[in-house]
Amino acid sequence: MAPATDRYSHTRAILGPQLFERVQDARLLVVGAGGIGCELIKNLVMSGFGTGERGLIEVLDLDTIDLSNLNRQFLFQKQHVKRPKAVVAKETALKFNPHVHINALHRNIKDDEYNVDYFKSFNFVMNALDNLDARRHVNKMCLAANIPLLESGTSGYVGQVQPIKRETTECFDCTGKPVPKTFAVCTIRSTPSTAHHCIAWAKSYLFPQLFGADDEADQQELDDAEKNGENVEEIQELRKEARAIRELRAGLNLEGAAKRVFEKVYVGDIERLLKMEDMWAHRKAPHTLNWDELSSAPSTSSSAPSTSDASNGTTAANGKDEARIKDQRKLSIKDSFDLFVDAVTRLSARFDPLGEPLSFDKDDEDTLDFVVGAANLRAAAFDIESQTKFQVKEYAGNIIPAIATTNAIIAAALVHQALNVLRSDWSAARTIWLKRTSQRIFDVSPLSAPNPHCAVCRVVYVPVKVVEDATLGELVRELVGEGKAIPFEGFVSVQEGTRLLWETEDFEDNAEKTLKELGVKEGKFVTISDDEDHWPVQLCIGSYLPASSTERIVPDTSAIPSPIPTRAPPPAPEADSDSSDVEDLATVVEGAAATGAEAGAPGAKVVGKKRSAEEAGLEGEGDEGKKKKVEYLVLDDEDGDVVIDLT
Ligand SMILES: Nc1ncnc2c1ncn2[C@@H]1O[C@H](COP(=O)(O)OP(=O)(O)OP(=O)(O)O)[C@@H](O)[C@H]1O
Ligand SMILES: [Zn+2]
Repeated sequence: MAPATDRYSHTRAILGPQLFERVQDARLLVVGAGGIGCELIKNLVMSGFGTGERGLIEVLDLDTIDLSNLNRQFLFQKQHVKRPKAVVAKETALKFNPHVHINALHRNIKDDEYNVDYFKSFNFVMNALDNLDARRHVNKMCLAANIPLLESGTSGYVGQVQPIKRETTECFDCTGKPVPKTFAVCTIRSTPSTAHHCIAWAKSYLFPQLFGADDEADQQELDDAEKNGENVEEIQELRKEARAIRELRAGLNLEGAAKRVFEKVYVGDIERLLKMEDMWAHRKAPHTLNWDELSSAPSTSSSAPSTSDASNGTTAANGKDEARIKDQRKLSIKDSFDLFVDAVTRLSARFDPLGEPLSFDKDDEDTLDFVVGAANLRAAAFDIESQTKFQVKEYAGNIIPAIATTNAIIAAALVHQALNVLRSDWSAARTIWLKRTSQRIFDVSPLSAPNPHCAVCRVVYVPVKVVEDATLGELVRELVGEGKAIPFEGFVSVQEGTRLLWETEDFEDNAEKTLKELGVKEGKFVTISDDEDHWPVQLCIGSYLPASSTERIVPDTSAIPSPIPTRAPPPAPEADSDSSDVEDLATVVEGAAATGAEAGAPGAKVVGKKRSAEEAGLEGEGDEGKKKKVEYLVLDDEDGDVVIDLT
């Protein structure tokens, strides 16, 4: 019998010494230390992962601990509130097993420094995330670095684990993700008829316009809306409205900002809407609100802004309870007005037009109060019933109750699949489903092959190291052309995201500019396409070569297949009729996305960005070849927020 001091004797006996050695020496990255992440980290350290000489568990999370996390994120306790999740997860994990090599990063996985070389330094990655955007990013990085990913998600009682490996299995984006909610642009911005429309407007339109990323894509959104047949006259008006909002935004830090915002959105914009008589022929017209009347009306007790709780001398616990009860009180228009004015003042003080934009977070009182106040005032202008703060929080935060047991089961399944990954046994690896509806609660299915039309995993990813002053011209000359690493002949275009950087003969102006000057820094992807049928090549810029390097551009040529594959013919229409499993995956992923990491974290959100439906995960096939026209606008791409259907 193994000595009592050997805490791993059982695990070693079950796994066998060889596999257990791999467990101990595994270098793995856990992204997210929330509900699933905490369970997962506990399982990993208790099973001996990262305890070998070469082993490492790196835990990365952008958030700090919130009181509301404590009911299910058992690595955290009350005294940890406000501390970084990753750091506390590490501290607690070390108490469970002091022999584990564990590193904590309080960072966003989307930061550029987590480039392809960073990902390559791990044997595999485990996702314990709660939003589509970050999941997609990690999926792409793992494909680029060619390392396995274990993807997971839970939503209420359902959950799933999906092992992903480039060329071997479906990737996260091989199947479509469902449309969470769709509203037409005009419904949100001109003709709301429900409280949800008003909340969507306050959260996904007014808030980002005033305090979020200053989004130049707004113009484009409206162009697209016009092209898609929405009311032309109204779109013109919305353009003017957006311009005026930009002016307001510039003066947010000046005296009287709340009044100016109020006068614009609840007086000027409503008056403008009223002039469009056709619009109100068959619907109830809105009415303007009056600043003087509302500001001079006597305040009611429940209207006191939430910040006053902190200073009124109650204990923290009592304050919280009171706040919770208060959150469920019906708000009068005066209450909403006071909340709005106070929230604009608080947010304006935090807002720096040149600094980091603010983003909505249901747990950030200032942003929540703004949405509650602004949405209810809009509701009042359109004679729609107001909502309590609790209701707004639930809707705007897309809250689906998170269940600790579901997280625990999924975290266990993740570790189980990690063993298959360590064995490199992809035939044994399985997608695991925790369901409520099927006959079996636990469903297990073999992994599917990659979708031949998936624009995310079918493109060719090539890690490249460059010196810091490499130019775009050098990159193209060095890598592209007959007999070169990327043997595209004739016409070639080079893009970074949607930005065109180069086109053979037509646009070579950037040739002498350094990649750095062009914003193509480490962590970025450069897409090289030709005018034939080849899948594009995505160059993944890794860590810079040292200045002393004799080589200036070093591609990982082993990542380039020869010949470069061409796109498969478009799928037959009936190929879309999918299996129920695909539907379930999508549902779980969406639900999981909806549980909302809407953390006010830097860079966590892309607010007001126009994205293709495909990018937003709204369609079944990631078929780049089809280049479909944009039919949806995502006003807030995280957590299944508001997607505006332009069709
Ligand atoms: N881009 C990202 N980089 C790093 N961590 C991320 C990123 N996006 C989300 N996360 C983290 O993923 C974790 C997901 O955990 P979970 O689903 O339990 O969410 P939560 O924010 O803890 O809970 P809730 O949203 O219910 O309050 C969160 O801790 C969140 O901070
Ligand atoms: Zn794919």
